[in-house]
Amino acid sequence: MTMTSTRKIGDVILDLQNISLAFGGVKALTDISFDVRKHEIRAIIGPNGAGKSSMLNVINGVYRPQQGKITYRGEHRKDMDTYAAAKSGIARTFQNIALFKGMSVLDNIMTGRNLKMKCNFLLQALYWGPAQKEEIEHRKKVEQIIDFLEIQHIRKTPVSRLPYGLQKRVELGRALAAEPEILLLDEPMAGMNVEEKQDMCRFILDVNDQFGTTIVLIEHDMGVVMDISDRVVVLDYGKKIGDGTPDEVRGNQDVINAYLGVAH
Ligand SMILES: Nc1ncnc2c1ncn2[C@@H]1O[C@H](COP(=O)(O)OP(=O)(O)OP(=O)(O)O)[C@@H](O)[C@H]1O
Repeated sequence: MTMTSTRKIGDVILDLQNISLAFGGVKALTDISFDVRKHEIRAIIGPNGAGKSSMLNVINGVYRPQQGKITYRGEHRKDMDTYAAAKSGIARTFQNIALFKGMSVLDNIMTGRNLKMKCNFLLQALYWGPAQKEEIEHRKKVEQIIDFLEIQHIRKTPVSRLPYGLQKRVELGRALAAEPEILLLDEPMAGMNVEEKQDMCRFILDVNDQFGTTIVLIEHDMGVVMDISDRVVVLDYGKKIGDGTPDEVRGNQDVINAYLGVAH
């Protein structure tokens, strides 16, 4: 797999400084700092319980760190809140698929447009015309995403009837419907077979390349991570033990030890 040559990594868009997060006595994250550059694919890796999901949850405001500073698009904040994060262009997918199982693919992806909708129900009742025009615009955008993800043939199918790999693709579609600046992917390949993984890799690279979306992903499949990421941050027991290009991280002795389970 090769990266598209036209890609250009920009300035830092998200900067995390000295983030610490504890749940009671459990230190999930200890003094973690790293940044994400515009347009890059940034991976967070580490053994089980290393703090990867906690880190994503800090980025989109689910968890509030006790210490640290987040700078997003030049704006400093102590922490994020989920609504503000979503509104300011941070979308995510989850480790366990979080879709409306009884609803069609189309309707599920449409829910991703919610934050973009200006007309609420009352306005829709009062101003039928503008609301209808807006709805058409949203449908158009959703249809573009459906085309892009090559899921036209299942657009009316309830999500519960789809194989796992396609459900993951629909979840990606819903996140894309928000037209995010940063897309957080929590184990996008988990539970997939080889072919499904290849498809997902291709879509992630295409989203990054064609939409210019910055991507932060957690992934256990090292082959995938090393193949598609520009830079990788490595966590172990809530601490950062490595940060750099895939080659740099591969050669880092602390990282090798963590993965081989060498005692601290
Ligand atoms: N809501 C919570 N309450 C209490 N402890 C938590 C909570 N969320 C995470 N932890 C703890 O924080 C630590 C980091 O967990 P986290 O889920 O972030 O790791 P991870 O690297 O994503 O793990 P995995 O690869 O297994 O998903 C673990 O010790 C975990 O038990």
